[in-house]
Amino acid sequence: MATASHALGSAFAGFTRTPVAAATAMTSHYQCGSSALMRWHWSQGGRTRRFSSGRSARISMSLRAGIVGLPNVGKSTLFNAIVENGKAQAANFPFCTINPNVGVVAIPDLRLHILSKLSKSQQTVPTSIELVDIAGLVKGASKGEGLGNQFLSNIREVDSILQVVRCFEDDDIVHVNGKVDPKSDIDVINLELIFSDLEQIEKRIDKLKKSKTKDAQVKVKEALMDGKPARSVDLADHEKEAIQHLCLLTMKPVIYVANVTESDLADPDSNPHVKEVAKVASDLQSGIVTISAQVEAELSELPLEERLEYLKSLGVTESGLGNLVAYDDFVAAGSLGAAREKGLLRLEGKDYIVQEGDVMLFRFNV
Ligand SMILES: Nc1ncnc2c1ncn2[C@@H]1O[C@H](COP(=O)(O)OP(=O)(O)OP(=O)(O)O)[C@@H](O)[C@H]1O
Ligand SMILES: [Mg+2]
Repeated sequence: MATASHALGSAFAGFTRTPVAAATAMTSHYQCGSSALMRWHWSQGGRTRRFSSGRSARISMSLRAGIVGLPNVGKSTLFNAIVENGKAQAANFPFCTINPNVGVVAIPDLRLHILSKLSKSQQTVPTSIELVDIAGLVKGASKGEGLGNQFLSNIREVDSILQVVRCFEDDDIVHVNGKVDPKSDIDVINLELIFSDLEQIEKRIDKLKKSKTKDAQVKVKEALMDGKPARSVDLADHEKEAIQHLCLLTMKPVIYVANVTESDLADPDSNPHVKEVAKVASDLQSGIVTISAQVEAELSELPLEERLEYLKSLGVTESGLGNLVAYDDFVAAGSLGAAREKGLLRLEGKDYIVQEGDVMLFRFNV
């Protein structure tokens, strides 16, 4: 569980609201540096505003992670294991899931709990992740095979991808390609995402025919033609911006979920399928989490903290103006006032890149 929590990371560990007109937000590490992943909505009186407050304000911050993979590999089982009261239909036949299942998961963080105590917060809101269990994908999906394009548009809407890879042998559970072969399964998925992106980028290049500003598109197209994901291309900030609106599937960060059998849990590395997934993940600079979705689903009666510890979100934030102090300094100082006295507070502008463990104080009018 701890492995997964590290791999998934989090944009915001959450935040606490103090009795005065201020909120303290704490960040955790994030991996995706390009897309705007954070959404802060405070709904009040039917209106949704960014950074507003009020006694009855309802606060939500969530990233979207899509559970992706071949049919019948354990995606819905994993979804049910993670999402409280998850009721996705999980059964032994391909294309069991057609419409995506969506669930929200809170991410507890001990550090946020400590901050809340130090700040004597009225309200503490851990960050959350929105999980989307997406229909299975087969070879040719980008050309409409299986559930095809419908499935791909579901992936386009998520911020990051959890790719479930079957690593368990079980003759009773149908494998759409007849045998358990993680490398081939991963290749099928990745190729379909690449084909879909290639179509997008070619359309864009056609539109930009006369313009000189298509360097980024051409660079990405070359990588895709080479079978590499868009995220592997080294792009300058302005180039990233030029293709951001395309929401390329292979630009999204991926974590591979090696789904093993119960008996492999004690020593998953002895499973050769897991080794294969680990090799691919390392070649593609992606994370890997080894779990048994089946066991996790059965364990989902555990207390919330234990169940959800292994899940955290990915992302970046567009922070506004804030007073910043590193988490360790804040905790060592004992309070925000003490941290200020010790000269640990700084004022940062909107260009500041938020660091792991930063504690931010936002002020606003009420
Ligand atoms: N680790 C595991 N060990 C053994 N069986 C498993 C494991 N994980 C999932 N299963 C079984 O595999 C079958 C398929 O699971 P599930 O319905 O979650 O797959 P899926 O990927 O969501 O499929 P679809 O794409 O058709 O929606 C179920 O019978 C489930 O119990
Ligand atoms: Mg399913």
